[in-house]
Amino acid sequence: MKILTAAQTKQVDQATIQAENSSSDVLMERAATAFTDWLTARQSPAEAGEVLVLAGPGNNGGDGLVAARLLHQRGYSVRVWVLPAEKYSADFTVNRQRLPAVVPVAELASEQLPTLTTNTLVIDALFGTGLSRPLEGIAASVVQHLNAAHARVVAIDMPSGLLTDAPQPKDSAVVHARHTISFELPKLAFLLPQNAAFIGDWHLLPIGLNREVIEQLETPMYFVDVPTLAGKLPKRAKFGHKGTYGHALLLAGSKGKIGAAVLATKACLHSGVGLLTLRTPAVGYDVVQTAVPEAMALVDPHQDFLTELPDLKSYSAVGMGPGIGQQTATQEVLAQLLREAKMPLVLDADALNLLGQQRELLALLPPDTILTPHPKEFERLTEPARDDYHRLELLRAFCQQHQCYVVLKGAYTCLGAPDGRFYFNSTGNPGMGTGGSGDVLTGVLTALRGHSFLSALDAALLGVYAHGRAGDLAAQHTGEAGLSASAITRFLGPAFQELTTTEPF
Ligand SMILES: NC(=O)C1=CN([C@@H]2O[C@H](COP(=O)(O)OP(=O)(O)OC[C@H]3O[C@@H](n4cnc5c(N)ncnc54)[C@H](OP(=O)(O)O)[C@@H]3O)[C@@H](O)[C@H]2O)[C@H](O)CC1
Ligand SMILES: [K+]
Repeated sequence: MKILTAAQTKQVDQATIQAENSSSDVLMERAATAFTDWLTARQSPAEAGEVLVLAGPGNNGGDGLVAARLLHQRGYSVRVWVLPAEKYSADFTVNRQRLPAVVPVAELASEQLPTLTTNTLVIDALFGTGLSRPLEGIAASVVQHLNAAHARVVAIDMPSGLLTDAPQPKDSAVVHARHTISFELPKLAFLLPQNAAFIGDWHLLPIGLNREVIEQLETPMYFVDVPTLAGKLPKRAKFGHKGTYGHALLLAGSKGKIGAAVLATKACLHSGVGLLTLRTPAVGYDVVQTAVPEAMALVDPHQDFLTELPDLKSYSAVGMGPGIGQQTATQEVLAQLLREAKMPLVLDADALNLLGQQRELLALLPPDTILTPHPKEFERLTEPARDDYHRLELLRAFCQQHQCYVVLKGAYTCLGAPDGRFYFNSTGNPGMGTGGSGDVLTGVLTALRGHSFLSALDAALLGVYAHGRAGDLAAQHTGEAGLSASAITRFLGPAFQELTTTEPF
């Protein structure tokens, strides 16, 4: 699914209206109807109580006015508050006139703000994608009043005061919504941690925007859902054998962190790898042979950490990092791997920290290497980010400079590609923020990079999605608090099965 900017969204709106030979108020009616359907399906008139609609001067306010009319028609008690402005949009004005006279309308003023309790249901239709600067004056006062009351706010399209595609001053007034109801495609602002408190839970409602125009618009940002991945993971070949699916090598573990090696190994085995060898220090040998008998163990001469790179010639992909520690000898193994590897690489955890300590090694990264940092690890490779938008700029520059893929882990894990594109993942849950979850991802990605039939991009997209989906499936059994990395590995099989293409009849 594409992520469009506010300007592009406007373009799609206009093209949709043109293609249908209709008018903008028809599209507004559709958007507000979808919004009202969403709300009335969740709140009866009695549960909602008196609904306050705060309407701004543009088309976001217009959406709010249509919603007010529809709610009134459906038996809800509604009161409208309008933000004073020098000019109102045409569709605001039309829908202001269409509002039945029995619906009370008042103008917002500093000395006249609505009375709110924590139970008041407020529809925030002050500003949407047309916001061009931080709120001030009466608009800022209204938003502060709303936030102070902790009212139940449902925002239309955007929480008012939040910019769609860019950061804003830290102390600017932004509505704290419980739900943000937007249309058709996600917005970049929804996916960034710094906006979580403003957006609440977000939902997309279809309003019949023109598909062809969306197809044609160029964007560097995508939200990865099932249709994005359709057809990328072929069914296993009937006459395939373990060689068809690659021989992966994992370099993982050190004394006290053999568990990380076990988790990555299990995950790799549950992600369709043909053969798997684990290189681990001698201390891990008995553990690995017992915990994961399907994997071959190739022990390092050192008891506690990795000191030697094995011969690489048999392997189709190599993953390094989970639990390896940061010994100098291990750093030398990493450097040697970067110099010698002709096969795809996946680097995680301490392999990234070691790269951060000796940045000249970054110049050795083979093209299409996949790195899987969390934000702190990423900063060790680059520089501290001012905010989430700056972090994305750093991500783009890093991927372009080193011609690599970076899986920046988070609630919406963002895959940065060497061509400057971003792919935000849609699966996963807060329960996955637990020790070992990243080790599992390394195993998954190493397995997929060993498949000769997948590109680096498709391997990364599928792996990140399947890892999150496995976490979601596991959480259905364990709950989020009870989710462990081991449980994620158990659901990788079903997650991949869902993504596997079926043959047409
Ligand atoms: N996405 C869709 O498919 C549909 C979206 N719809 C809704 O339309 C809005 C976008 O409407 P638009 O009129 O473009 O923008 P807004 O309503 O957000 O606001 C524009 C007006 O607000 C003024 N403005 C901007 N920033 C401020 C500010 N900080 N303080 C005060 N006033 C501000 C702006 O004035 P300018 O001086 O900047 O020109 C405008 O007057 C979208 O979000 C959806 O809710 C449609 O319903 C159809 C489908
Ligand atoms: K809004």
